[in-house]
This record gives sequence, C-alpha cells and structure tokens, in this order.
Amino acid sequence: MESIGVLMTSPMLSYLEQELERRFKLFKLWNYPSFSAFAQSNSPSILAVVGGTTIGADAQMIDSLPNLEIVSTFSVGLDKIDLTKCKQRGIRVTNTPDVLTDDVADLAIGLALAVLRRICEADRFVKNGFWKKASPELGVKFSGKAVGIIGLGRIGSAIAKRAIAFGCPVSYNSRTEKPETGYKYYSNILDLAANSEILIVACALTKETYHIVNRKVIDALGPKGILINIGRGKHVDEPELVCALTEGRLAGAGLDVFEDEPEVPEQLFGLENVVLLPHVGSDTIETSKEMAELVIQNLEAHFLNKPLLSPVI
Ligand SMILES: O=CC(=O)O
Repeated sequence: MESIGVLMTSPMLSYLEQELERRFKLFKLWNYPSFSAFAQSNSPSILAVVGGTTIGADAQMIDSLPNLEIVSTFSVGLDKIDLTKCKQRGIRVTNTPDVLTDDVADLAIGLALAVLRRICEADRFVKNGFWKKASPELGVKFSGKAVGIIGLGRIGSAIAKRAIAFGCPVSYNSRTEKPETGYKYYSNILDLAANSEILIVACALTKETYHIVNRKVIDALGPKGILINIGRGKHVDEPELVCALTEGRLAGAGLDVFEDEPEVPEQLFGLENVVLLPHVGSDTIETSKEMAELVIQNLEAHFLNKPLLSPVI
C-alpha cells in the first residue's frame, strides 16, 4: 500500500500521522501554501483523504482529485464533507462513531457541572490567592435539574443516561420520537427549551439543524437556563447567544464548539458564567488512539477490497 497516495488535511494526532506514513504515501496539506498549490502537482496521486473537524473534503477538493476513492474522517461529524458529491462520484466515506461517545457525553456533563458549580472560577479563586481574603460565590445545584437534549442519537443517549444518574428528568427533541427510551419527547424545540433548565445540543449538523438554537429558543430557555453545546458551533446563532449572555437573558453556557473555530467571541472572555473549551469533546489519549485505528482500518479495508468498519457511504 506504500504507493497509495493519502492526503491528510490538517494536523490531528501525531500517532495517526506516523501510522499513515508507515503504510501509505502520505501528503500533509499543511506543508503546502494552499490546496490549489498542492493539487497542481499531486492531485492524480491521491486515492484517499483523511479529513477532520477543521478541514474535511469539500466540493472543490473532491472535484480536484480525479482518482479519489475514499474519504476517512477522523471525526464522527460529517459536516465538513460534501456527502452529495461523494455519492455522485461513488466515493466511499467513513467516520469514527461509537469510540468517542463516552468522552463527548462525559464532557457535556462536565461542562454543565463546571458552569453551575462555578468550577473554573473556583479554581482561579484558589490559585489567585483570594481564598485567604474572601468567600467564593455560591454555585447552583445540578442534581435533579430538568435536562433537555437536542438529538437523541448515540451521544445524546449517552448524555441522557448520565443525566438520569444525577437524578435529572430528561426530555429531548429529535427527528423521530423514541418511545422505548421513556424520556419525554418534544417535537417542537421551543417547547423543549421552555421545559428545560439545562439545554444540551448533541445532534448532527445538517441544513435542518443549522442555528437550531436561535433567539427564540434562547428566550424560551430563559434567564435561569444554561446552554451546553458539544455538537457544532453552527448549531447556535452565536451573536444571539453572546447578546443573551451579556444582557442576562440566559444564566450561563458551556461551549466546546464555536461558529468560526478557533475564533471565539471576545465578549465571552470576561463572563464568569461561561465555560469555554477548544473543541476537545473526544480528545482523550484513549479515544484519540481508537479513532486513529478506525481511520487506518477503514482505509486498509477499502484498499484490500474488504468491508469497511464504519461506512457512511
Ligand atoms: O467533533 C468531533 C467529532 O466530530 O468527532
């Protein structure tokens, strides 16, 4: 397989880079001034693209790679891949589901706890020596709060399971009702928000879920509500969120993702009721390695004409 050209779109994990380098002819897009500069001399060699959450495989990339056979993304999210184009061209697509579910669900709960119990603020309080002179602010209880989940797929369900363990009543909105779960279903996102104290975004980013959390949803969640986003930044109308947080129309937010990563609205930096993370939902040593293995095994299976491990297309 050493002669098969694989294009990695951005630095993701050095283990993945090394393993791809050992098996394939690896091209690293970030070593070229632009995609067009790369494509000009290398496009016919590329049979596979390994994308991620920053750069996937858009229409321009796919169109420029005449021999592309497979896109294997180092992510569960598929929003950076032009799936329609891949289907039209007969290009296979794989992602990394399941292996990251626990980590992302853990982080959603971690963010809720961090916002409500003021964990980051309290940490700074101790480290800055304020404990000797003052008392920290009181936090807000998490156990028992009404948790609303947007998207009850693998990750949403794992969050629900964890929330139930904290004694939180769980309700959800998703494309279809899942009566077997026993959680309360709201077909209308505004009703879900109005009946939740903590609203967690855990759905896939599609045309339908773009800005699913808009001003109306934020207002329905209300001034005591907390928004947690471990999905994609584009699920939330970010300027509206910033506005609601600065005006006190929302009590707080825990955000792992942003509309224009790594750009984060600076108005959020000074807010103690907001916890900001650099898109690290699945970033644990264990899970990153499992994701890398899945990317590699999918590529190997494809080039050996074996069934793909986690096919999307
Ligand atoms: O955001 C992370 C992923 O899609 O895997």
